Parts: sequence; C-alpha cells; structure tokens
Amino acid sequence: MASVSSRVGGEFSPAGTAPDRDPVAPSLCAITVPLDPARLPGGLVGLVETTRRVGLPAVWLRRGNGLVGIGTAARYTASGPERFARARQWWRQIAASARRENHVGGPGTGPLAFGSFAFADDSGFDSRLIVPALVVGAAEDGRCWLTQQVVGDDAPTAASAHAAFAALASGSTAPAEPAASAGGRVRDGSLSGDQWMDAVAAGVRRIAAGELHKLVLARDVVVELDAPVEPATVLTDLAERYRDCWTYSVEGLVGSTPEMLIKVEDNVARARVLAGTLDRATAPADDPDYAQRVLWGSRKQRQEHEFAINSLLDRLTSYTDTMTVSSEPFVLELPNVWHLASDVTAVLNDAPSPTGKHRTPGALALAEALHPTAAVCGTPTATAAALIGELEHLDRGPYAGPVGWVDATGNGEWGIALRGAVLEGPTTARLFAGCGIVAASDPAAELRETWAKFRPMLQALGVQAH
Ligand SMILES: C=C(O[C@H]1C=CC=C(C(=O)O)[C@@H]1O)C(=O)O
Repeated sequence: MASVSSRVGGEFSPAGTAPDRDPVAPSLCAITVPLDPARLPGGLVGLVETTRRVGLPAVWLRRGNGLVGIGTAARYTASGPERFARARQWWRQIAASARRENHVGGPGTGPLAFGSFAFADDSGFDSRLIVPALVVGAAEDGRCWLTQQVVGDDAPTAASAHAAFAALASGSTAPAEPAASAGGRVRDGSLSGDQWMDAVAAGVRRIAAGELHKLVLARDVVVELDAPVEPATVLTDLAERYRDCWTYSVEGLVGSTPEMLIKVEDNVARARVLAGTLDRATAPADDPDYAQRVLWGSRKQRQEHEFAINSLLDRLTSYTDTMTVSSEPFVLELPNVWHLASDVTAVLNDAPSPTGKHRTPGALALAEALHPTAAVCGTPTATAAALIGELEHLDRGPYAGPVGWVDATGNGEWGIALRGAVLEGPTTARLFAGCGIVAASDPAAELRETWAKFRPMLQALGVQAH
C-alpha cells in the first residue's frame, strides 16, 4: 500500500523531496463497505484499545460513536496564516479526483481526513490533515462501516478492506492489560503559577483601561511520567469518563473537548459554545441548586459567556438566514466542571464556489471562518490575539485550534482542542488550559480554574490531580 507524506510550510510532496510548488494532491482510491456491528464487540472504544499494537490511532469519539483511523495513506502539513486555505485546497483536490466506491453513504463515509490546526498564525506547530489507511466508523443509528484508503493505482476492494480490519481486530480478544497508573510529576511550563497570575492581573488592567472587553489567557504544564505513556489507554479512559465530550487524537494531540466549533451535516451546521466555568470538586454535596445559583446566576460568568456566543453568531450569520440559539445559556455538567453552554443550529446558505457553482460551505471552510471565537481568544479578536502573544509567553501549538475530521462532501466535525495534551515523548506530555478574563476576574480563582481544566488529562495519564 502506497503511503505519502508532506513537508513543512504548506507544500505537499512525496516523502523526502523538497516542496517547491503549490500543493499537488495524490490520487486517492477509497472503498467504504458496511461492517457488521457484531465484529466490534467492544465498540469503537474497544477498538481503540486494540490499536495499542499498531501505533497511535486517529480518533473522534462521542458516546461510543464516531471514527477511528489507523495508519496513514497520505498527509499534508501547512503553517502560517494560509494554513487553512492550503489544507482546504489540498483536500478539495483529493476529494475531486478520488476514485471511490461507497456502499454505505452518509457523513463520515467515503474519502476522509482527520486534522488539527494551530491556534495562531505564527505558531511553530504544523497544522495537518491525515488520510488514514483504514477508517472504522460507527453512527448513532447503529450503522458501522469500514473505509480503506490507498494512494496510487491499486484500488482497494471490499475483501481487502475486510482483511485490513480483521488484521487490526485480531488482537481484540486478547485480555486488555489493566490501565496502569504510571505516576509522575507535574512541572511548570512556560510560566510558573505566580507568573501566570501576574499575566492575568495585567490582562484585567488592560480590560479596565478600555483596551478590550474579554481576553482568554492560557498556560501549560509538563507531566513527566514514571513509565512510557500508553495513548490507547489514555484515550479509552477519556472516552469512557467524558462520554458527552468529543475525544480526539491526531498524531500526538490527545484530549476530550466539550466544545464543538462547528459540525456540518449536509446543509445544517451546529455549534456548542462554552464559556463560564465552576469546579465541581469544591461544590457542596447537599446543594442541588449550587451550579444554577453560583454559575448561571453570576454576572461575571454570564458576561464571559455572552462574548463567546456573540463572536460565533456574528461570524456564522453571513452563512445562514436561519439560525436557532436559545435566549439563555444552560448549565452543562461534566465530571470535572460545570460550564455555561449554548447550542446553535444554522441552515447553511448556498455560496458561489470558485467554479461558479453554488454550494454550501464545508466544515473546514466554516472552521476557518469561525476560528478563533471569544471562548478561546477574546473580544475584540485582533486586540485579544495580540495581547495573548504579549502576556502568555507560550506557543499554544494545536491547543485551542480546530481538531476533527472532514469528508469528501464537506461534512465534518471540528471541535476546539481543549482539555488535551501534546504527547511530546514517551514519558512527556504538555497540557494546556485557559480561562476567560473579564474586568471582574480574580487571578487566584483563574489559576484554580486551570487546575480543574487540567484534571481530565491528569487523571487519564494516571498522575495525581492537583
Ligand atoms: C479555554 C478553555 O476553556 C474555554 C471553554 C469553556 C470555558 C471557558 C472559561 O470558562 O474560561 C473557556 O472559555 C480551556 O479549557 O482551556
């Protein structure tokens, strides 16, 4: 099976050759066939556990459904302000020229790429699209499928797709080793806790001075593990514990995000906007109204949320005439925190494409248009982005950027890469968390909030939570 890779800087080229021209997409053949759900006895989460024998899978899972990608048929990387446009161009070429046989149909079937994009235009992180050699999918309605993707002239067949799956799944009956809590230490990342609180205090002063309304400041911590990390175990832990979140994995970026930047299914787009947080660890056990009163009832938290939802609605509005959003946020309960949340649904308008045909914008185009919202950047966007660069002393890399998948019809899901880590080495993981800062923010409370947001990854890594 041919495999192709690309180089840094936005150029696609066969592995080992220098990029010197616009991206040229490889010719892809893809076959999608139904998969009997009985052949996935542990569901997709069980399959992820199986992949520990074959390396890090690409993962997008929620409530047991989603997509798992194994191996790499092709990949593309890009950096800088054009990273989204170049990746879209590459994928558009692949999608247009792919030879495909699709015996299932629907979102997530046919040619498919997973991806992860840098938060900032000047990040050193390479944004990427990964076309897995094998994709296993499961939908809410119980349908399961396999897609085999091959670069070159040897078109895959139903038999070769099933053989690839059988080879992968043959380890699934082996008893899973208990998820060892490796243990390890947490050390400061770019800033110490005190330095980060100083940055928050500086942000509050700039807000008070009228420079901006809201700013999201993030920090990183580094976990040094006592034994090599087992990504499959980390991912299954997250997928089982954070079932209402989207558990993701793309080439060493792993996590479980509660925030959906944009999901496109045919001509309907959906988003889940979050901002406003309350730690559950310190909540009184005998006070059922606590979250409603302390989070929903807080002027500061409601203001933080309002900036985030408005930033999304302002940008989404040019793609739709029909948008639905509840007038008030609701309280979303996760195992570690409560959030203020708003769900948005928009029927997408047709837009003229470069070929003159009208079609609705695809998931990746919308992710580009909406990123970054005020849930991860601030208001106004450009002022907040500049201040983040000045105060954070951190390359966010893929943290708070879009992570997800896109298919050849433009359907896809792009979450915001929160509550995650970059696995930097066998025993090293870098975790990121940020907080919305408004005029009434208190640096010490925001620092505590980052620990609540680190908790899912710390637990999954088997490290004592703060
Ligand atoms: C920036 C993060 O969370 C965002 C999403 C939900 C709530 C947030 C908050 O309350 O500050 C943040 O806007 C993060 O988890 O790193």
